[in-house]
Amino acid sequence: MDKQTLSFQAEVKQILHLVTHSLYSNKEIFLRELVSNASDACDKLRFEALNDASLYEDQPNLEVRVAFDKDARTITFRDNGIGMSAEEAVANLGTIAKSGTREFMSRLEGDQKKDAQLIGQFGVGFYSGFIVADRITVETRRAGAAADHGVRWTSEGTGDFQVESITRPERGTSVILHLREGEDEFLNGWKLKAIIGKYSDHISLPVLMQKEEWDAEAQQQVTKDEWAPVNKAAALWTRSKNDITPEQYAEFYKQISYDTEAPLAYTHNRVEGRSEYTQLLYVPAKAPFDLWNRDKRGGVKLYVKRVFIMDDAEALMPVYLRFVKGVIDSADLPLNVSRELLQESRDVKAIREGSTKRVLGMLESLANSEDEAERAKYAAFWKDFGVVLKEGIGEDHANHERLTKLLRFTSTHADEGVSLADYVSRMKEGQESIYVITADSLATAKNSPQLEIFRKKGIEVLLLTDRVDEWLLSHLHDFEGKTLQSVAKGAVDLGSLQDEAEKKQAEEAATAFKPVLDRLKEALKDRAKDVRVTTRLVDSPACLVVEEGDVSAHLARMLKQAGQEAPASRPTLEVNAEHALVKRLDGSAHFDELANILFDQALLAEGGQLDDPAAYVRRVNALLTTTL
Ligand SMILES: Nc1ncnc2c1ncn2[C@@H]1O[C@H](COP(=O)(O)OP(=O)(O)OP(=O)(O)O)[C@@H](O)[C@H]1O
Repeated sequence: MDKQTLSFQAEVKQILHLVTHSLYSNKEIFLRELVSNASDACDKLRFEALNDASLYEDQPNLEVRVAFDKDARTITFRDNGIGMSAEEAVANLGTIAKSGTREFMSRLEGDQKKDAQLIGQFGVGFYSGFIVADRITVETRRAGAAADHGVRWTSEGTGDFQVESITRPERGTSVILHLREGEDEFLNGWKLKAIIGKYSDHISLPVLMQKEEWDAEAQQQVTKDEWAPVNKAAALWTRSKNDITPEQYAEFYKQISYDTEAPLAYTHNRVEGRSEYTQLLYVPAKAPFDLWNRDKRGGVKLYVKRVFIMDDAEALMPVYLRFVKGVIDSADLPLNVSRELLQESRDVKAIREGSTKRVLGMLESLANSEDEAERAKYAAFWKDFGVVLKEGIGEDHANHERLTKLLRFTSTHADEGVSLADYVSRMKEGQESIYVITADSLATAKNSPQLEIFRKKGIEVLLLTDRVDEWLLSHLHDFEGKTLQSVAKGAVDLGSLQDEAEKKQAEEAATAFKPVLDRLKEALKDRAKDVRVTTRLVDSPACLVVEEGDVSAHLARMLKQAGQEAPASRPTLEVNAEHALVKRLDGSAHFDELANILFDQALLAEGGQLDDPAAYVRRVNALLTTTL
């Protein structure tokens, strides 16, 4: 192939621009990215060679070598891994195949600090070389291809790149960075060893650098022709817990997750018994930008007997734990296991169940810790990941009880962090249910007329405002024998929380109010299923409730917003017979207008929308002008 000049895909150009502008403050990451690519290339070779040992050619020992040249001002990363064909080099180093790139791009805001964090999550990989290099040369030859099928790829990291054929006897890839002016600090063996050692300690193959010696005569370090490993070359998870420092655990996490922050918690275990595997699982400190996306693959890598098999093996974790990152290394699975096979394997099922329990255990120990700092970590976790954990309530029946204990809510008594156990411990004498209300926002929930009687009596109500909460409630019916009861459904029955005098008073009021009630029912017969007198209201004249078993008004609104059909059910209007406005109904010349205003106001107060807002305004104005 003659030399060709090709253009980078638009997204790559954008990334290149960001890499050089936003990541400069953390520039040493290029070492991590390029060593990790080299190690991945060796893993890929090992995997392909399972079916074709000839791919090893005459070099069965996989390794990565890093060298620098002070005079030429270059750093070279050489691996004897899988290598690339010309087509692969063009595709892999000129485009970004990953799904989600557009999504990622659309989230960039032009704020360097935030964007750098996002890029960190996304992983810039190869392109990070351009932080310190103004030209990169890649020379590569795919394993199994003839020597004259080598490729040279070069680019200055702006608009385009060149590719041409070369002869390359050795298999694998060399990435040569031609350093920018001012980046000479990296032409230092001691410095490179320190950084690469830190980033590559967990890598399972040797990362080698040339030895150096002090030459007293020349008064400088001289490079010798002897290569020595700078890492331990033992996959981190295979090492004993006692030999791993928290910093090494954190470093490994950053490497596999692209997170710039240390993880919130981790668990590392060797499981023996029916199924044998090692798990090293992490909970991130912050939610990734696409956490909400249920199609997002998980973050757990699968290894079989230390051979890398696949990234994001979603069968290893339930969907609601998709934020967990880490590694599972199985001793039982066949090396040629496919994604489809994983779905059906009994060993995988055992691994998934075991790993789920470990993650829940890790969360429980934070949530129930004696140490306040640990509990604060759980609170932080809940803030970011609570919405996703809630999905587990409906999905993971085996761990239902453990999950319910991990739930945290806002309530009328506390702004955050209320567990169901906290709620139960604060229940009033005679209280049988756990009261909840759902709404689109905290303000709507807090000010909801339905809460008035609960507030007056000091009874706690959980305020549920996440989009998944309606769904959560449909799977969470009770806790420790106490039913969850929506205060916006059915007639409130405060049961023994109401004293005899109150009940009697309510009955008398209802009897006295009966004629008005009948007229109200008639006036609102097209809008309300029923109208009744209630004692739940204190300051408001009326509120709407749905019957037990009907779809709540809040859920109906959410369905409508999502373009789905909500089952049409008319609400019941409950009126406060003690309220001045309601009292005015009796004998009013504007009975029908007032009745409709009561209904409309009740709808507005719970965050609903009027079908005919103009009619409401007209009615109110008409009344204001006649009575004022
Ligand atoms: N040393 C290498 N040997 C063989 N292929 C390589 C090498 N370095 C990069 N590649 C190829 O180029 C692709 C792009 O690399 P890049 O580092 O940008 O992304 P990635 O490694 O796929 O993703 P990430 O870095 O986010 O894990 C890789 O997927 C791989 O196919």
